[in-house]
This record gives sequence, structure tokens and C-alpha cells, in this order.
Amino acid sequence: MTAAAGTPAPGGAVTAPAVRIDAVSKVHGRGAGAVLALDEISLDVAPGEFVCVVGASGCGKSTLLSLVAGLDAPTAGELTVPGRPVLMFQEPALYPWLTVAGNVELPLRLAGVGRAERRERARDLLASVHLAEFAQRRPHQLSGGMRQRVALARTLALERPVLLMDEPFGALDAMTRDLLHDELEALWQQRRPAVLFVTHNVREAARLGDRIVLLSSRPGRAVWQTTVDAPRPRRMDSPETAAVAAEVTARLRAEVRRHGH
Ligand SMILES: Nc1ncnc2c1ncn2[C@@H]1O[C@H](COP(=O)(O)OP(=O)(O)OP(=O)(O)O)[C@@H](O)[C@H]1O
Repeated sequence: MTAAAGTPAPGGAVTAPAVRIDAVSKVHGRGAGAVLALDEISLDVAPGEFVCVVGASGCGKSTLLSLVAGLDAPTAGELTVPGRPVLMFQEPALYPWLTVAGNVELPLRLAGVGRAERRERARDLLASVHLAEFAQRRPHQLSGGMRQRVALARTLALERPVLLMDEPFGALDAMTRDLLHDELEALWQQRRPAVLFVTHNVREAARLGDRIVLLSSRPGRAVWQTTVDAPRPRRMDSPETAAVAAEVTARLRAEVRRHGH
């Protein structure tokens, strides 16, 4: 798949992508133990677009996100990410000594946002994830799903233009995950960051994505993609979501079979 030259906006103007990944390769390690994790992958994410990346285990999804986040450098190719992205992982990684509100406020505090504004923003974010009444609790007093909702609120606090999510809901039960999908979608629609969301779960990709990109088995390349036109909010168990997921699963199976792992 080749990168588009830009994304046509309404009215025909072409806007610069929020993320441009242009023929990026990544080799981990060196010598005999070197692993080619990504092989000339090209992918653009438009401003405000929600892109889900799926692929077999070990195909380089996390490597891709760490490159886009700037945590690691590509071996070859070019990455253009105007503005600093924010990352969210499967582990909420909250500070246990801070309250829930304190955790959400922390990135704002580090960014120099004044106290009154920080408080107000944290209050709004916690209301969006339905945790307003837990603002003064400590993380250990919350369930795993609630902690991940705090992490979601914290991730969105800085209003960065690019949000990178690495299996953020992979450890949650189905009902909690549904709730987080709704909350993430609502926050995304309000704030409209570009999202690059990595998941093993094709139904989750069909529930959330404007577009789903399939990575090949190692080395990872963007080998296939589809746009999802079903109206939002979608349900994980709706026939439309199931149909998209079935198509992605078939492609994924073919890809895994082709590589024999
Ligand atoms: N620091 C490293 N040194 C050597 N090999 C690495 C390193 N990091 C990742 N790899 C290898 O690169 C390949 C891609 O890893 P990566 O974690 O990006 O895949 P993934 O698609 O996110 O995997 P999973 O779906 O299992 O989370 C794997 O074969 C992995 O073993």
C-alpha cells in the first residue's frame, strides 16, 4: 500500500496528514540476532481520523507505535509527525500516591497549566468518563476498568493532535470494554485527535475505526486496508460490525497462512 499524497478535505483542499509514515523500516538488534520488524511500511493518518491497525502477533504493531511516538528511531524511511503524540497502553500506569483527579491533572501541571484551569479540565474529563464522584479516590480504590478510564481521561487532558493507543482495552472484560469504547468515541468526537489504535481484536477495530489497516506477519507491512462507513456509534455485536470483522478476519487468516505462523 502506498501513502496518499494528502487527504482531500471538504471543498477539495488537501490537508497535510497528522501522521505520515513513508517507507519506514525497523531492524531490532544487530548482527546474527537482528530482527526486521517493519519493512518499508507506508501509512498516512489524516487529522481527526481514527485508524485501527490489526495484525498477527509479533508483526510489529508496537514497534510502529513506538516509532511514531518518537521513543525509537526508524532504521530507514521517513516519519512526519507534527506535534507530540500521546500514548496509552494496556496498563493504566497511574501514580498510586495521587488522587484520581491528581493523576488527570498531572500532565497539565507538567505543561504549566494554572491550577484553576487544570481543576476544571480534570473535572470535565472525569465527567466524560463517568467518574466525577471518584475524583478524590486513590487508584487502588478503583476497579481495573475504572483505572483505565482514568488513564483515558489523563491521555486526553493535553489535547494533543495525535493519540497512539496500544491494545488499551485488551485486559478488560467485554462489558467494561464496551463502556470504554463509548467513552473514547465521545471524547474523540469532541476533541478530534488523529488516532492510531493497535488491536488484536478485529471486532474492536470494526467498532471504532474509520479505517482498518492490516499489517502482514513479520516483517510488518501495510498490506490491506478498508474504510468502515457504518454510522456511529456502532455496537460490537451489530450485524454491520460483524460483517466488517469477518472480512478483516478472512484477510488476517490468509496473511497468517501465507507466512505459516
Ligand atoms: N528490542 C527488541 N529487540 C529485538 N527484537 C525485538 C525488540 N522489540 C521487538 N522485537 C521483535 O520485533 C518483532 C515485532 O515486535 P512488536 O512488539 O512490535 O510486535 P507486535 O505486533 O506489537 O506484537 P504483539 O501483537 O505480540 O504485541 C517481534 O518479532 C519481536 O520479537
